[in-house]
Amino acid sequence: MPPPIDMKRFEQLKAVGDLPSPRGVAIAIIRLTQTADVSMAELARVIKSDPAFVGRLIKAANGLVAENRRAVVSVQEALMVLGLPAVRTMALGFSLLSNYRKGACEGFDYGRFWSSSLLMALSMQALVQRVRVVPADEAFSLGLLARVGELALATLYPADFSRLLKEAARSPQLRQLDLEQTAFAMTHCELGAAMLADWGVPSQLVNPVLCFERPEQADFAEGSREAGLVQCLVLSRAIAQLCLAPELEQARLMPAMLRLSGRLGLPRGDFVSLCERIAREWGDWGKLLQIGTARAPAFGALCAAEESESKAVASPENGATASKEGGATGQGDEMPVLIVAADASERARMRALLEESGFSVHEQADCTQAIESAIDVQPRLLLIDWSGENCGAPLVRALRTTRFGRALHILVLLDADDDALLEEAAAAGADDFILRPIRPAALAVRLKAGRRTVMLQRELEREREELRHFAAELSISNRRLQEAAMTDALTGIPNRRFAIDRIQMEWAAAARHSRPLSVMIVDLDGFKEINDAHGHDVGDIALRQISSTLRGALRAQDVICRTGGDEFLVICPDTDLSAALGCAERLRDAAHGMLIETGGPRVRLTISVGVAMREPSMASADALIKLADRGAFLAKERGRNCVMSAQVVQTTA
Ligand SMILES: Nc1nc2c(ncn2[C@@H]2O[C@H](COP(=O)(O)OP(=O)(O)OP(=O)(O)O)[C@@H](O)[C@H]2O)c(=O)[nH]1
Repeated sequence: MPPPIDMKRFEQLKAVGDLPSPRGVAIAIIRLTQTADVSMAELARVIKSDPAFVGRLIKAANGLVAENRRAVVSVQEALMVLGLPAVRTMALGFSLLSNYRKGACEGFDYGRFWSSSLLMALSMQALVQRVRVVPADEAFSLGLLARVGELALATLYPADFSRLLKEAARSPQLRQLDLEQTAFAMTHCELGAAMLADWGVPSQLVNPVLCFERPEQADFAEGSREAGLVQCLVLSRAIAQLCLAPELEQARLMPAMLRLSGRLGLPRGDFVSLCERIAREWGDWGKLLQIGTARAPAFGALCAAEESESKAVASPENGATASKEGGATGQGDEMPVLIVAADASERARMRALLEESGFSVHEQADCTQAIESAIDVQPRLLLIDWSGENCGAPLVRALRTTRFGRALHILVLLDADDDALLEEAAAAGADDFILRPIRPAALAVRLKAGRRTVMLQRELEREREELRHFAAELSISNRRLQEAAMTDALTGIPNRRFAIDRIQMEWAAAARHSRPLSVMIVDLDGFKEINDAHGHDVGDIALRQISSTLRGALRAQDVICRTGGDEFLVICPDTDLSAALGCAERLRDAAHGMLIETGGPRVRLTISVGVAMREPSMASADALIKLADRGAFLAKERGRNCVMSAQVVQTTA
């Protein structure tokens, strides 16, 4: 993992007061959400003093509520759906957005930055709903702030950062992060991560932000939450880049984006609809936040074009070309080679020798221009004169930082056996050398060795690609298996296993934040009679329909699981006993009023519900469930079709 920023330096930057920071109401919201005993009413009162934030918060909450549910319309409801950590980072993100729409850094496109950050926020929210590495609400804010370090560099060093961005745009082979390291002795990733940590964002979220723009340096354990977050951030960035790219450029970006989504185990069709939804929401949010957006890319068409392209590459008609290029040493192999030498007659001699060996030859006299030719040609072999004035070391070093340059076989041409020059070439990244005057036989041997290395490397690449593909497929089937293991096959709602995991999670969160937690046991009344009277199949249909009715009658944050034959557990986070009793009554009413269509007889069902709320004295989640069970027993005893609790509702005077 890249090292974090030097904290002494960060404190100095903070002390100067130029780092982007939240203002106004956002500060009050952030402070309040950090207080352990903040009441929702107090927080809602502060939030309401900023109408713009109210709108954004409600919109964010509705993004998390399933489409078939009632929309969130009040601040209180939004707070319940989002939870305090998400509200805090959202206040932060939106406050920065309002106050840093413009700035002094001329080369930094503030509008594009926020548009891209918004895309990352929406992509992160959508992706984690599939991959479930963190709650979707936290992911939104993380996406919004993932590149805040760039805004900070633009604010701290407007002139220098502007120059740096221009240089990076002129020479794409020079990575912006390297330029930042040279110019400021830190990168925007390091600075952004330090800012997030300073704002109280937990390290499990900050560390992925530190790494995602150099994912190859991330060393999180395979399958860990951080590793998953890095992948989601990388893909979100790719989605943002594609949405903001000119139309002609989009097709070029599509294959890489599809590969990334494959690695996350997202089937192509799903991923395309996910991107379409993100682009739609981007437009809506753009209007709300007054951020410029572009026309949504035609994701479906881009994906189809990519598919037909990859089929064409793999088709047998093209196999001949592929195997020709893939042949070990055969004459006529069109492997591209780039010659870089100042002397025209020498270049011509080398060209003749190389063409004789069947290479496709490109040449360049000047080292500084050779980098552009190399990017165009993407040679497999480079033959470079190491003796002229314009030494090859910077070129070779720059090439080695690129993906294709790392696989390049580099052969240097020297005047004489000069150890110092040889060492310099090797240190820069050369693979082999040949002395002047060039002897055709010696060059042929060198080329043969070079070609062999290139071929082996290609085979390795192919194998690696196959492995990656295999790993992606495996992760898809693992995810499906995992989902299947947690889902009740008859009703499609979460099963007992899921319920056990989830209640433990909610129990821990409620204990940590001293927040209320209630559960309900829902038991169907006289279900055996339905089975006995109409048969098991009718019983199954009734079970499916009642599950769906109960699920539809719950709030977005409540979870219903089938824990037994005709028994369900409902988990209600952030809910006290009196609210849970109200909720249970709503369920009872929904079941009672329902006429179940079975294709044969119409059936009516009622439910008995037991409700319990967590108390600090309870030892574990089991005790809570037992108490709800006791309530269900009391409801049955009382004659069924009613709601009971073994606890007493505390009323405040
Ligand atoms: N059709 C169907 N029936 C099931 C399934 N799982 C359990 N059952 C039946 O559900 C019934 C539950 O019966 P009981 O526990 O006596 O409950 P009840 O008839 O609802 O009676 P009370 O709870 O006392 O009101 C049994 O007949 C089970 O065979 C299932 O997946 N499908």
